[in-house]
Amino acid sequence: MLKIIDVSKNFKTGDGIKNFSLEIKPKDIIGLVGDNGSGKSTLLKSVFNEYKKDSGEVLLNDESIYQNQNLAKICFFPDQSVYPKDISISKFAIYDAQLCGMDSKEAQERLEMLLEKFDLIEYKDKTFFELSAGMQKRAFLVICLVTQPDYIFLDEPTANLDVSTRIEFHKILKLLAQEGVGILITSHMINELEEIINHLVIIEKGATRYNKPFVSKKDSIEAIYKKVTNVKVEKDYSNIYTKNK
Ligand SMILES: Nc1ncnc2c1ncn2[C@@H]1O[C@H](COP(=O)(O)OP(=O)(O)OP(=O)(O)O)[C@@H](O)[C@H]1O
Repeated sequence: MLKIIDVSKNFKTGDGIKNFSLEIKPKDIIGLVGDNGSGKSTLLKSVFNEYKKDSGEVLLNDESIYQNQNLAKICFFPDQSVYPKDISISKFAIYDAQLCGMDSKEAQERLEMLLEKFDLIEYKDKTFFELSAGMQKRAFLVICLVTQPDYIFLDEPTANLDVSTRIEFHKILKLLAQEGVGILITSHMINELEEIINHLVIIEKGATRYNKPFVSKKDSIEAIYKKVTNVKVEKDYSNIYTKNK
């Protein structure tokens, strides 16, 4: 099990994430929902030590994730803006696999298999820069899967994707969860999240407002969201285009 315990990150502005705790088990698909600026990316970056935490710890099977190559068992699928620009997707995948301590031959074999499956074999020597947004996301998923991680954290993986690629992506996440992978996903696509998650976390201004199991086809993210946050979902836009007569 992966445990995020009491993680806080405070920026000088007062923004950040406050005392965040969450347990992720194998086969979980946890949806992390919050408005723009609520702290979703800050949380993920704090977990992966991109941001220095002010407090808290992250444990994998009761051991710090920063010890004993534990981080190799967790894949961070970041926001597109930080994808590497100057290296081919294949080289990056092998480099990542080596950092995770994987045997090069095995990594190469898994990479070839995954590139075939994800229709990317002819793009294997291209950089992320040369791929479309959808291909970039698929390529990052390939890179993640080469090392067969136990947990995957995805920051808005389906943003900018067309409908069919989004459906495909969710199908893959479900399949990975069935295989035992624990998944945490941030997304603004609440209708799509509802189809795949078994647990919902809602944050607002860095504070956790909701952290409970979620039952697809029964619970509604929108209804829960309106109930637990102070966000005014129904604003009055009635006068935004009234011409003077
Ligand atoms: N490096 C930073 N320095 C200072 N403030 C930051 C930094 N990174 C994020 N913030 C602030 O922390 C808050 C949370 O930002 P964050 O990017 O985590 O939000 P988010 O929930 O991921 O938003 P979005 O849905 O728009 O991606 C925001 O107010 C943001 O301005």
